[in-house]
Amino acid sequence: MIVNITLPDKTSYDITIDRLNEIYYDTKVVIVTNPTVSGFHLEYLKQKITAKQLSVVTIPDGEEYKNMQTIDSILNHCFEHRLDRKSLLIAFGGGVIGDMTGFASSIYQRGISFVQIPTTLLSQVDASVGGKTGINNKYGKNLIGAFHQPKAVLIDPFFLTTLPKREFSAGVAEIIKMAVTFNENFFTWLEQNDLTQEENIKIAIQKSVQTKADVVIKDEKENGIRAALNYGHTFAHVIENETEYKTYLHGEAVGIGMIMANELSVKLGLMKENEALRIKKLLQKYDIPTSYKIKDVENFYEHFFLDKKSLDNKIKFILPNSIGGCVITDEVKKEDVIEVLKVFN
Ligand SMILES: NC(=O)c1ccc[n+]([C@@H]2O[C@H](COP(=O)([O-])OP(=O)(O)OC[C@H]3O[C@@H](n4cnc5c(N)ncnc54)[C@H](O)[C@@H]3O)[C@@H](O)[C@H]2O)c1
Ligand SMILES: O=C(O)C(=O)C[C@@H](O)[C@H](O)[C@H](O)COP(=O)(O)O
Ligand SMILES: [Zn+2]
Repeated sequence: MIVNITLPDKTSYDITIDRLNEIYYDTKVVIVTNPTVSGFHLEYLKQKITAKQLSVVTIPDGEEYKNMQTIDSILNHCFEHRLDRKSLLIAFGGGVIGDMTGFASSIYQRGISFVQIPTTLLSQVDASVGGKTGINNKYGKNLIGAFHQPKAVLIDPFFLTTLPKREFSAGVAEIIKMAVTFNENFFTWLEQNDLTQEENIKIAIQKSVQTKADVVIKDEKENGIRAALNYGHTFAHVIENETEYKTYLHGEAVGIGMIMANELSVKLGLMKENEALRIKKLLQKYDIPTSYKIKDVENFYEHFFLDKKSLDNKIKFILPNSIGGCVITDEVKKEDVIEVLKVFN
């Protein structure tokens, strides 16, 4: 299956969901990966690629390395291998590798191309699509970055065969996010099917990629509808930052964040309680965490203001108003948010 993204500025690329084919590049190419992914799959990838010059830069594995220092090491590798403006980076790994490779390629010599070859479920269904790239710093998650679209996205579900169960579930959280915000039929299908079955996960990848692509085409830079892809993330990013990226995987934090957003939505009368319960049940089916203990409610609330969706000192929340729809609002009163945060206290 091929999904195409063409943007108003004519930027266009295909997302191919299939076994990897032979690829020929008439340029210098650097594969960016980490020891885990390279241990499992690098030889396989190298056999598929022919390039003018092929080298590999291996960066440490983990969200805690998604920072400027690692970007610097990727850029240094590019300079040492004399990459020019026609050269290409390949992101070979999960969302962390994808976000960092994309960001490095957006600033190397003011911007070169990159290709996404995502190897986690989360990066196949979400992170590799849409051109959000970036890194974390002490103030929070993804606060430094650029919109930089890949030249191509090659999704080969075969890579998932080595993925640990916990990482698989983290990817399922983003699939559920996509269904809750945009597609009720997809949500019902998720309730009725088991994603650990090979055929089903392929369908879920296709549906998620198509859903995300449709949104990115309409609103690449998140001026409107794209913010809905951030459902659960306003809370998740605070959780990830406050636990120093060590306790929860991104998808797990998103799972908890969705529960928090739902609680707020139900409190404001936007969503029915039984719909919130259906979402919780689906998350729990894949052992995605749904609870969290907030130590300091005021501090948690203050952290929202660093969110990139926050404009003019107003926090923006993505609140489902049904399964398959949501509202994007910056008009929620502080006391309502605090009351909801206290439920998790
Ligand atoms: N740009 C976006 O639109 C977007 C969307 C969603 C998430 N993200 C970002 O993506 C990151 C999370 O991505 P992730 O969940 O893929 O985490 P990750 O990149 O940390 O990968 C998870 C773990 O799986 C390992 N791994 C990767 N592929 C494997 C394979 N095939 N077999 C075995 N192990 C494998 C990795 O080495 C890592 O240890 C976060 O930083 C998040 O902010 C970005
Ligand atoms: O692509 C998007 O848009 C998303 O919001 C996808 C999210 O799953 C992803 O985690 C994204 O990186 C969060 O975006 P951010 O702008 O809040 O950093
Ligand atoms: Zn996410």
